[in-house]
Amino acid sequence: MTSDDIKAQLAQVKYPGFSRDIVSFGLVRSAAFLEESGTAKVSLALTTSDPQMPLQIKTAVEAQLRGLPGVREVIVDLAVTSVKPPVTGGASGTAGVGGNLAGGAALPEGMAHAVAIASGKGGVGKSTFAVNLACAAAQVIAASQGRLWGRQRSPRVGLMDCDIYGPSVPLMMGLSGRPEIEGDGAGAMIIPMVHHGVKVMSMGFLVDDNTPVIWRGPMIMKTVQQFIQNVKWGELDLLLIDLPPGTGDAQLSLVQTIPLDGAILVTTPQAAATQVARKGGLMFQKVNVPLLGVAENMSDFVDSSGQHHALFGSGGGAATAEQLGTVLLGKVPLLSAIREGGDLGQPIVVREPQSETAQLFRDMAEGLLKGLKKRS
Ligand SMILES: Nc1ncnc2c1ncn2[C@@H]1O[C@H](COP(=O)(O)OP(=O)(O)OP(=O)(O)O)[C@@H](O)[C@H]1O
Repeated sequence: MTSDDIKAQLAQVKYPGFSRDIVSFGLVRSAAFLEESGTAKVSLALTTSDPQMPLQIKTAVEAQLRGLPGVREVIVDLAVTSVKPPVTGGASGTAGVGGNLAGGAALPEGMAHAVAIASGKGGVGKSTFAVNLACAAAQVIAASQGRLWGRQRSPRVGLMDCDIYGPSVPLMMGLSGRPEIEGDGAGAMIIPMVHHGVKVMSMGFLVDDNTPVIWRGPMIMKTVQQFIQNVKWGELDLLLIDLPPGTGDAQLSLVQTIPLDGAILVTTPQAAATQVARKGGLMFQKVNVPLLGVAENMSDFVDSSGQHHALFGSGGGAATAEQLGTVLLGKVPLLSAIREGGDLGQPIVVREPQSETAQLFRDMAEGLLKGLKKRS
């Protein structure tokens, strides 16, 4: 029996209510086997709102390790951070199973709501969607204040790009360079960059393309915590968070770190994307983050004569929403103007504010802002 054997055994212990184990959930801080005394020593850290959860996990760990050859004693040290359950409700505020992992800390003062933009598959246009929704929300808020679109004195919408592997938000928002830092030492705050009426923070401002990907993985939790706590967001009506694509550990960890009001899933209509999107939806439901809706991207290709072509099939977004018990927020067409806008740092919502697509994004943003306000 070795410390590695103990760790391998812990990987057999499922998080209650989940098919995933406590090691891949990131609960295990250390695991050791002291040969002389036959002691298996395990240190766990857990964030939960369910008072039953710590005991359930401790019991499961003890049961797994006790009786193993050479193990005479099992010591489980469990650090528990209790959190209040998030406000559920919305389109599909399911109760979830196995206790709430979401919401490791409160939102910073002045930040009203945080919503994640997620996708199961990569390349479905999640960042494009997040960027346009953020700009649209800024326009809606500016209009409600009687100002011209994007001409807010102080932006009330933030966009946080957590896609550490391929941060594309800076390019799409027309931003480059490094953000300024205010203060120094532990109290130093990063000043988000501002463009198109949106405050933006991205890993892309901090790492260059040469940073090895292997270094980025472990940075993700820490970075995200810092992006919430050490960035001077100021007063915000809405922070949109562009998650990395997928439904793996990184996404799950992020979802636990941020007290989200909800999540929006972006998918293309084809089956390959919707199947993975559904997995993502279930992940959010399991950790009690309400799904606020599904957005279908690249729905129809509209040719120069105005004809619609369903290049990626049709109906996938609506079917995904129905299966997850949530709503279809909208169908964004496949348009070269959307891609061009992204490449030029001028999202279509900003570049062609009178277009149907810009209006669609404003409608979605308005619905989101109203829905969040109602629930708070
Ligand atoms: N509706 C659309 N019409 C035309 N092009 C689009 C549309 N949506 C996204 N694109 C283009 O598709 C490409 C991928 O989009 P994007 O980077 O937003 O995807 P993503 O899901 O965020 O990808 P990642 O896997 O990096 O997270 C980009 O070149 C973008 O400009």
